[in-house]
Amino acid sequence: MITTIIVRETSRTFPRSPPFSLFWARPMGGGPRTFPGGLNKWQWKRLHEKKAINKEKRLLDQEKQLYQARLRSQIRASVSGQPDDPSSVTPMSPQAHVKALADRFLKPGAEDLWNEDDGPIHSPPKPSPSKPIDPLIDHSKMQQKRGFCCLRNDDGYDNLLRFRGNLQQKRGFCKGHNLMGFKGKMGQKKNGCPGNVKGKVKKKFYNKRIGCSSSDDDEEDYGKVSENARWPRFNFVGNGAKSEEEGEKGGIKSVRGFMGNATLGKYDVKVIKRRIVKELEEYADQEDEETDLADTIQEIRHEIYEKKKMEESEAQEISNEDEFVASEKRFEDCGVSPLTVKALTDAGYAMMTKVQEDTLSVCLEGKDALVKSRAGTGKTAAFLLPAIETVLKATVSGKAQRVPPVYVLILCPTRELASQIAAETRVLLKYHDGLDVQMLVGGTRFKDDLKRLESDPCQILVATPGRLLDHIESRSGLSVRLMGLKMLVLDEADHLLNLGFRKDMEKITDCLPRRRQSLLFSATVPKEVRRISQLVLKRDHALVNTVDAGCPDSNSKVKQSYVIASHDIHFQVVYQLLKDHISGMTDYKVIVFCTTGMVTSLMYLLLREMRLNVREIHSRKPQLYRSRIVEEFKQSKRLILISSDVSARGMNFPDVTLVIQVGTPSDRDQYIHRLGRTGRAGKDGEGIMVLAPWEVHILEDLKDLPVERSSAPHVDQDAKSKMEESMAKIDVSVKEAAYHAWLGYYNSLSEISRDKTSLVERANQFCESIGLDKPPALFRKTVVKMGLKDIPGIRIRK
Ligand SMILES: Nc1ncnc2c1ncn2[C@@H]1O[C@H](COP(=O)(O)OP(=O)(O)OP(=O)(O)O)[C@@H](O)[C@H]1O
Repeated sequence: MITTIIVRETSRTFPRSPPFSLFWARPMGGGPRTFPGGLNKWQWKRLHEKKAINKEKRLLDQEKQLYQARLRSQIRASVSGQPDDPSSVTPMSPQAHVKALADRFLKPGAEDLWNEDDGPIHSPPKPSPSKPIDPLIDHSKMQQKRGFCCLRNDDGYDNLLRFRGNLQQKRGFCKGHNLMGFKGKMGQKKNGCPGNVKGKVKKKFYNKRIGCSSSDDDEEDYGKVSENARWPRFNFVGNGAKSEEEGEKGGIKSVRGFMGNATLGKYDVKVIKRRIVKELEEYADQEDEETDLADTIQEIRHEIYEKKKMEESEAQEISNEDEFVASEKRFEDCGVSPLTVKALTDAGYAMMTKVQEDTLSVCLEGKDALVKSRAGTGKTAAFLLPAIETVLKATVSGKAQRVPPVYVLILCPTRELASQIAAETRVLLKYHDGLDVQMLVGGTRFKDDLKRLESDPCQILVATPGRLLDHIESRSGLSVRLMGLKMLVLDEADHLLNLGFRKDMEKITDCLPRRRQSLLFSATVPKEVRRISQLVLKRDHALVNTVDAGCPDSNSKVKQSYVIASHDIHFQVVYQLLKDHISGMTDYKVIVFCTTGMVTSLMYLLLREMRLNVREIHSRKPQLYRSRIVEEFKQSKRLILISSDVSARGMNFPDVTLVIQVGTPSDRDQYIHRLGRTGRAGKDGEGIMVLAPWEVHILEDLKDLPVERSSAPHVDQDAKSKMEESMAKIDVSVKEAAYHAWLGYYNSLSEISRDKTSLVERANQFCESIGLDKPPALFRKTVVKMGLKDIPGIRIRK
């Protein structure tokens, strides 16, 4: 071992010591410095720490034993009727006994352990000579009545807690209170306890113990502590005028006086709180059978349960309402420009919704944010307001540029949603001269986009990823304009970051400047999306979630149910559900979601044949038609929209009264978004899901949502035969296309496509139900792609 000798000058501090001293110093990274017993520094330290802990423990034990001994002596003295005076007691008074114990444990200086609150330093008053104490007190009886005065538990503390409970009752804290008011309902309002107390036997019993007011006819006084009752130290009976007497009579001493505050320490009433019902039950077992205490307990339990349930549902309702127009804040108080506020007022927005309030402050600070809020709670305005503020700021500070930059880019998954967002932006820009919004979506001519962008340069651009990427890749002027981008918004962010859009999103974000603010909005944010949100968001982004933990992601004002019916009668069930809804609702507005575009088309044709007022919307329809239907459905009442998932997300159709989902949704989030088309802006709504028995696996994913089972509606024979006739009128090509689409959809659901044979069997049943003689043949390529090559029942095109 290499060591170093250090020569240190010591003479300045210790004049009498030699001028120099030698130290063996540990070299850097060298061997151990040893302590007695060959211990190193850490071992030595740990050893001493351990010793200190043990010492502390020992002291505590001694204190505890001392305390128990003291209690025992006190009881012994009180039970035998001996005064607590050391001189007059044989063989030893409690006090003397305790002191002797203390001396034994802790001599010298045992007095130091005495806490003024704990011990009988002074002699307690002698019992009244007029009422001598009965020496024949049955200890076992005392112990039975624990909860009130038994002191026999192992550690002595348990009982103290109950007394503490009594004490607290007096003070109005009322935690352990219920034990006192035995045979009663909880809720002594005066003390802030739940319930009320009934039962005279127990009341009396209680009064004896804690010095209650004993006015028998005053129900409210049950469990109430007498104003006279005080808590003298080591006073066997309270000073309450009545309690002393009655306490003696009942053979049980009031034990209030035994406990001082300090002795209770952290062992507070909380423990009692948990035991209330159990204690009562124990007591019920022991007590006479005449009393119906057990029934009362059940009553109490039920009452508590009901009350809790009611409180929970009220709280949830409030939180849902809150989410829509809860905010006390007005837009003008939150940094929104006066011109925007004016436009908001015109649009009928007076107060902010919760998500708007929570988001605005974060966004105006310039932070990135991931925002989750239930469907229909005002997320669109929540991102448009900061977007407009960003544009205003950029236009004021920016220099005049030859090519005006796009300051805000809003991406969303569907054309209809893009159009809706652009429309709402225009509403908010109403009074902002010179600011404009443009839209880039598929289904329109590319050249028309270019012309519009050139003639009408905008600061805000709303786009679907596919068409935006076309523009970026075509090297149109848009790429240059996007270099000035200040804010990127993803509406329905979880969908955009999902596999279907991921590649496009990556390419788009690569072309955007890194120094920008990014905002992600959705009603659902699954974990995996949260992870890949890093693709867009900065590390230090804010997370705004207006859905309280443990609350469902769906709106509580929407009644949710499902019916299970054999797959071949789904069309009939839907027809009957619609009929029932229409008959009970004058201004009905219904959306029926189907699994695919072609099944949507088939459903539409069938219901139209059945003379219902229906419209259809799905991706196979031309864009102009889709836009027209959206506008019509927004404006109308008494209309049914048969839709694929193109209108499942974000679409704001006002006052939808019912949403029917036919067949299993692709996942839980899709269910929530479809359901979110009703019950928007704080309104009521209803959602029904129609499932085949083999589709119920989806219910497992929805188990945290309040979805209840209801019975399938009865379809009468007349309606059945009418539907068969109507089905027969529909073109075979539509049915065949529906079959292909149906098979493709269910084959994409892993839960169902696991068993390919069953899948094909079900598809063939579907064929029958739509009136096809035999399943249409599929291209070999399709069959291979679907993994159905060797599955019986599949027909392959020659
Ligand atoms: N502050 C407000 N005051 C009154 N109405 C509002 C307010 N904010 C939004 N709304 C209205 O609430 C409705 C729902 O708003 P919005 O479409 O923005 O909801 P969303 O949260 O984006 O829904 P989704 O999750 O389906 O996309 C709209 O009719 C909108 O006009």
